[in-house]
Amino acid sequence: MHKRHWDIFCTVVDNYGDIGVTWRLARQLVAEFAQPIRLWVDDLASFASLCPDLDPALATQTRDGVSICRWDPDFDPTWQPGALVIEAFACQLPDAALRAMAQASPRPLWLNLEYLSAEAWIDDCHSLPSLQSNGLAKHFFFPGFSPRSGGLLCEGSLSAQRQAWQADPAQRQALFAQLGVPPQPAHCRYISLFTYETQALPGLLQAWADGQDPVCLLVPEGRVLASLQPWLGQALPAGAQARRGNLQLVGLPMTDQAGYDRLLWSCDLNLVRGEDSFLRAQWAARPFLWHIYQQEDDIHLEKLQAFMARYASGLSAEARQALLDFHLAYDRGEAEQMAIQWPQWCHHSAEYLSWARRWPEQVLSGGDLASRLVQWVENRLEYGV
Ligand SMILES: Cc1cn([C@H]2C[C@H](O)[C@@H](COP(=O)(O)OP(=O)(O)O[C@H]3O[C@@H](C)[C@H](O)[C@@H](O)[C@H]3O)O2)c(=O)[nH]c1=O
Repeated sequence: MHKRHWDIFCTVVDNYGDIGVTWRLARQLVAEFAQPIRLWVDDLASFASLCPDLDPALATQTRDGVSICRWDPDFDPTWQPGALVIEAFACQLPDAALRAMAQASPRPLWLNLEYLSAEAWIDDCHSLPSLQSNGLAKHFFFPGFSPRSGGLLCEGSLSAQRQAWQADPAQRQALFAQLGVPPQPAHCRYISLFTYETQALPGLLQAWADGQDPVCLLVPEGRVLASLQPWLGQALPAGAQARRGNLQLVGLPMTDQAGYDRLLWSCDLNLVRGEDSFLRAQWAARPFLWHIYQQEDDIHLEKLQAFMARYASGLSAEARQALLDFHLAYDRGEAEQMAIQWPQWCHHSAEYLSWARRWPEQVLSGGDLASRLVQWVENRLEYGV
């Protein structure tokens, strides 16, 4: 049967998370559910950072089976909705779209895709409808870690791809060679760094430089360089290298999302941020540190603690406390704490790795986000529930 298309609307706010999540979701819906998708994006230039073969000058183009449409201020007045309209992260739909949705027959389902949170309250809000001024109900879809939430974005074949990569050390060696990483001692710890600016970073860099064991830090282009450069005393653009004590630093270009996954799979520790890199670090089955997106009144620290309460539940009490302290120090920007927290992290690193390998299977057992979303839509279209 011919499927009616879905529209996903995304405005790029100030980072890559909004487009990163919607682009990933769109591709998965096409690849695994044969769902025709139109992805509307207001900033194709930012999108091109994650999708290098995108042409920002084109009003419409198809990539990986997704129909990508430039969302211009004068939105297409002839647009007609399909079965579902997704507004990502509370972006404001064009008035013309709101009118067309109200006049369409049958009317489309409409949902707002919320930001990911590990907090318990989202379970009671997930999927709730709210009547809007155009007469349609908008539902709120909450991604999350619990069985009652909207689940977590993860492609069906990802775990097998990641396992095959990690089972073959030659893949990692080839990647590092391709990235221009100079040869390191066998016991070197490889760490990727893709966080926001933070005053904690110089303390951590110093701990790595002064540490007994070698560290190789791989830094994709991004905001964190503003915190790294003053300590380093030089810029670290893509392709550049520097050495301080036992710390080797390498600047990397941004790649597409698959390339970033391969970097995460290849490192012993990944420092990540936001929403999407945070999840990809979990699917890498390697230890990670989450630099959460900062919010007013330290709300982000509550969200961090809610996640840590879930994630660290499989760790010993000592390792759990050390991991929480490491996160809180980094997320609060406490540079002097890093000299204390880093040796603690190293002390528990084997336990962190062992738990990181078990976590994805456990947290995905109730189905991933795209599967839950498709089921949610089918239930409403078939039974109206
Ligand atoms: C380093 C790198 C990242 N990426 C991708 C991975 C992710 O999809 C994307 C980064 O997104 P995030 O990790 O979510 O971090 P972010 O900081 O870019 O996005 C954030 O934006 C804020 C506005 C939101 O409120 C946050 O919740 C969050 O989504 O960049 C690549 O594709 N290639 C790369 O080389």
